[in-house]
Amino acid sequence: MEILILAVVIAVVVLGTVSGLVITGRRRKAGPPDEGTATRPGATAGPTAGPRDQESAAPTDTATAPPHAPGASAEPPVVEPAPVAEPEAPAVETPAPTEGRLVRLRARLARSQSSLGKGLLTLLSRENLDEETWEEIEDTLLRADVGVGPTQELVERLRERVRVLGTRTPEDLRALLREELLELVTTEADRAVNTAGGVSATGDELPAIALVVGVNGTGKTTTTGKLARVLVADGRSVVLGAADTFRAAAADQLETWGSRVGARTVRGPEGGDPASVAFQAVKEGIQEAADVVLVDTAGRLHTKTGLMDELGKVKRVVEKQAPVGEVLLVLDATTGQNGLVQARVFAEVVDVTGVVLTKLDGTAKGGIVIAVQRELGVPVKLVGLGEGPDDLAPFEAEAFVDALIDQ
Ligand SMILES: Nc1nc2c(ncn2[C@@H]2O[C@H](COP(=O)(O)OP(=O)(O)OP(=O)(O)O)[C@@H](O)[C@H]2O)c(=O)[nH]1
Repeated sequence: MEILILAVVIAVVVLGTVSGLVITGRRRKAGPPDEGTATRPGATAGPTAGPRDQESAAPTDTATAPPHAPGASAEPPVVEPAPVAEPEAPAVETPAPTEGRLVRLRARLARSQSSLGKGLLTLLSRENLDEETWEEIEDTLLRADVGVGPTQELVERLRERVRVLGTRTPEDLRALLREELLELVTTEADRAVNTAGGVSATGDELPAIALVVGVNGTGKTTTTGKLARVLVADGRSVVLGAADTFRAAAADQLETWGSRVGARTVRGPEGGDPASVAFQAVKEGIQEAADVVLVDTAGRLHTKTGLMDELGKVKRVVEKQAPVGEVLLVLDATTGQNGLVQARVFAEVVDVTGVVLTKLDGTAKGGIVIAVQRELGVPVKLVGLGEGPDDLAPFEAEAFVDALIDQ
């Protein structure tokens, strides 16, 4: 009996052990809960299988998918990259080269000068060059803003040369007029914007400093911005000083121009002291070893004394740190003789070293170039030929005269 009880106990123990093994084995086969997800064929198979949502949405993939080979789950999933927002294109632009801009814009310039070159050639081609015709030639020059003095000189020289010339072919006349206009515009002047920096008392290199002056509305801020582009295109680093604190938008306008070519703008509080902005701009230009600091100034012609005080102070303050190598006077070419009056006032206030004639693309007469140079005794260095960013051209006497007479 005892043996029977012992046998039953052993049998129960053996049965219990065996069933425990079976249950454990079953559990093992079920595996970790996430294993199935990791090896789900649809997750990695199709080339278009996308992120999670496509895993369950493509049961047929399972059928077409390659068998799930050992280690396959280690391969990187072939999925289309999710569309990523394009990084913003850099705002910095590459300005067009400055060489030959005047030639490129010749057609535009020629359109605006329709009365001068063509008119003169027509008159000079007349069979009989009588007194009346010479008067008409004189009037044509005066109407084109050449100014009284230069007009008389030109007429005198033309009369003399035509007399000596004898017969006049259109080619002769054209060549003669070209030579005489060139003489008036002058090919001798140094028209390069001075970008030679100075040297400090301690022997450190200093940036070139250029002040841009002129009456508001002539295109001063625009010109400062365009000039920054020209300088950057020529490989120079530029810091801009928004010292026109009078018009709130002027600093924003300048900053926009500068940011397009990677030139930083130093600005002050609206209505603040222009001289302190100019000072700060030059200081920062020196600190960051910029090649050029361009300072846009306010040009309120409220009173001459006010203007003199303000511009004089800007210049003095700047010169405590670095010499001002260039004072560019911006004149609106369409204002003709009024432009000359402004030019006179500014020339009394600061030593103007170069003139920028803007809006030559408009109704301006080309003669203003001659008149203003004669009036101030300083060369036209740049001309504005439109509102586009690269519509500021280094002035070239020959290209300009050709544009006047090649129509
Ligand atoms: N057609 C033409 N327009 C120009 C030229 N240069 C400037 N302008 C335009 O003239 C207007 C006045 O230019 P601004 O640069 O704001 O004039 P500003 O003298 O600086 O005036 P403030 O900023 O008030 O000092 C703008 O609409 C310019 O786009 C040019 O060469 N041709």
